[in-house]
Amino acid sequence: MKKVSIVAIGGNALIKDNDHIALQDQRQAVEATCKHIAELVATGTQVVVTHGNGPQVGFLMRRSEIAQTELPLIPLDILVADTQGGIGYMIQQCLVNELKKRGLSNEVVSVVTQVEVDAADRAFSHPAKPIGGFMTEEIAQHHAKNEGWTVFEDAGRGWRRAVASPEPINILEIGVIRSLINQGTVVICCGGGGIPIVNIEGSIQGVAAVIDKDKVSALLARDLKADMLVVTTGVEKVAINFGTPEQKVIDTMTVAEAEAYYNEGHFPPGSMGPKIEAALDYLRGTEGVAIITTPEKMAEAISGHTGTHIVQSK
Ligand SMILES: Nc1ncnc2c1ncn2[C@@H]1O[C@H](COP(=O)(O)OP(=O)(O)O)[C@@H](O)[C@H]1O
Ligand SMILES: NC(=O)OP(=O)(O)O
Repeated sequence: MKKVSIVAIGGNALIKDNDHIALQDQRQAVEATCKHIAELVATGTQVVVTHGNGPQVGFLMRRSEIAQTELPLIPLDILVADTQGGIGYMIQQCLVNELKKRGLSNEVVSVVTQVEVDAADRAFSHPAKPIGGFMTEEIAQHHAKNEGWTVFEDAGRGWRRAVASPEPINILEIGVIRSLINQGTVVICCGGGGIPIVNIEGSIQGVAAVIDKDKVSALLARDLKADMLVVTTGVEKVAINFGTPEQKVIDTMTVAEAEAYYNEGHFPPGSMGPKIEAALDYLRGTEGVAIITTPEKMAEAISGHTGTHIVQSK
């Protein structure tokens, strides 16, 4: 039986900074990431790819707002679906090219994925998911005052807009994702955290939110009983006292150690916090290993040479 690995690609790993937001920059980042994913597929691992959309969905939302004197605003659930299509397409194409270079002919497909959330989730009244690019405090406060944006300082990296990010409860397309995996297809799913939907008396409908892709990746990893959850992001290793002179990177930590660091506040909400929560959530439900590293270091990390490994016990 093949090992199943969920590989989560961070939205910020696809757009490195405010100076690299052009689509050709994203394409280059996706091409680079797909080389590493293809290497993993070449080892015989059954890979399932999830991806973020924080920067991209924010940019789409802004485009829609800027164009609203001419065209109707696009609801946020549709914008998330748009990012699933756009980013999924790009990953799908680059991955097929990289697999071909390695003599592999696996089919690759992006699944438009809906994820159920609770309409009463308190996240709807406490927007906390950063989207779009980074701004100065002055610009952020200007948008907050004039357009009612919720803005906040994101892990010392600048100011960002925030939207609601409810907890993922149920992946609607899990059955078809499982079937595709069983036939050897490389599946890209749960993009941008999945399209948030609520179930109102048996009828499903989209809601305005962006689900955290790390949280949904953990749910997916549990549902699929995956052997490994690899969360790729902008740092090779997780650190305690991040961004301070006392910063210390972590090679391996147990679930108990990660919980203790989390409770001490080492992993901020909206950045490293959700990744640690996702790793813990996955490891509480399954025997496996969660790895956090950059896309470039993925193979090295999986072979145990770098990255931060979160395990049940050492
Ligand atoms: N304790 C920490 N250890 C390492 N990185 C941290 C830590 N706290 C915050 N970060 C920052 O969080 C970033 C990951 O969050 P983010 O960029 O929002 O994720 P994503 O790659 O999914 O878009 C890292 O690149 C790093 O800059
Ligand atoms: N939806 C989501 O979690 O996106 P990022 O990974 O880009 O924040």
